[in-house]
Amino acid sequence: MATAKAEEDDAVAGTNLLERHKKPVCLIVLGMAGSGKTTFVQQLTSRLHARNKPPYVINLDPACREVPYPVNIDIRDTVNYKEVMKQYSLGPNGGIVTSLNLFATKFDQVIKLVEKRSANTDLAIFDTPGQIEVFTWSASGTIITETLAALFPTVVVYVIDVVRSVSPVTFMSNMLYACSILYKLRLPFIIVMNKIDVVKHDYALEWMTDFDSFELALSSDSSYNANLSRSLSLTLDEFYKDLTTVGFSAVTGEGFDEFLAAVDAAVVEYETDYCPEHDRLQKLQAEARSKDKTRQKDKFESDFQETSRKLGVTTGRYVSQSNEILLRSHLSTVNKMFARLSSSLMLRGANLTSE
Ligand SMILES: Nc1nc2c(ncn2[C@@H]2O[C@H](COP(=O)(O)OP(=O)(O)OP(=O)(O)O)[C@@H](O)[C@H]2O)c(=O)[nH]1
Repeated sequence: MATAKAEEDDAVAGTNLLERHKKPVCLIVLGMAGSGKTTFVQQLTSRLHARNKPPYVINLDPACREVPYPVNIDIRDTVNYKEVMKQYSLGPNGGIVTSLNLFATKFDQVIKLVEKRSANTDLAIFDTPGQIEVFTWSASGTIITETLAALFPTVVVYVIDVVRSVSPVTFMSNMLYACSILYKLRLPFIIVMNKIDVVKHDYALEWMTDFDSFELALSSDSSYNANLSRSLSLTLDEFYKDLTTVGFSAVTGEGFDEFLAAVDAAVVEYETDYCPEHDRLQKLQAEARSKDKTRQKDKFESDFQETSRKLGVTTGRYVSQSNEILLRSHLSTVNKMFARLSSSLMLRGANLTSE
């Protein structure tokens, strides 16, 4: 497990990346309901304002009653969640998903606004709905995340409530969820262990590095969940190694500097790990698209030749001459003949295009 301290040392070695990066770093704040996402964003925002580095803040939760921080873009200004529920006869979760889907169709405008702020904003913070799966497993959540990650250095911030996670089974289900998001998004990932003003997060760090201590915490529990958590903790060992964890209190602000250092390190990870992988996948996709085009073109040519042969038209001459005008005129002839043939055979939709 990479601790924020070790990464902090790496980050301070050079120029502060948040300072020198041309584009704002996008932080997507995720976490279970009540983990403290909104309070975390509020704390972050007020501290950054105090340092004269106001972030650009976007609220993506259409169902929240109030936003307790200065917000630049609020999904509620674009979509009325209650109206969406009424119009589409949806329940609360369906209403949130549909509102997010509607908002995602306008996301290019959000991108433009964030880009406009590139010169004077280091961080763009996205607060997400408490129903975490609504964002992480929805099409709109994926579109928003992938669009941001393609254009800006993007970091996922996963907020965990350390008070609730003192139960090893709750801790494990939280970590399992974090793991699924990490492997789905493959973006730099920071786990914010929130509410350390109430309970210190040392126990969680110990569980992540020492299987025996986690085993000990589970020893009094012989339920199915406990056995499952035990097995999972062995499996998640690899996942823990890829994680950066920061203890934080969204109420007192403790851990703020450590968090910023972790973001700096995550930006380096974005540039060195995510970007090359993203470019590689883009290249593969472009190659696949180009192969598909060639395959369709070949199929068209072979279908065309086959049809022409059947209709008694010699196509080879035109193809070898590459005479487009001649080819088009004969295509039109073939089309007409084919249409006549189709109608005489009472066939529908047998249309040959010239593309
Ligand atoms: N003591 C303490 N309480 C916190 C901290 N962070 C959040 N809380 C409290 O936890 C509760 C939930 O916080 P929110 O910020 O609303 O949590 P959320 O994740 O945004 O909740 P949803 O919007 O439902 O997803 C509130 O009562 C906060 O005051 C913290 O660091 N310490």
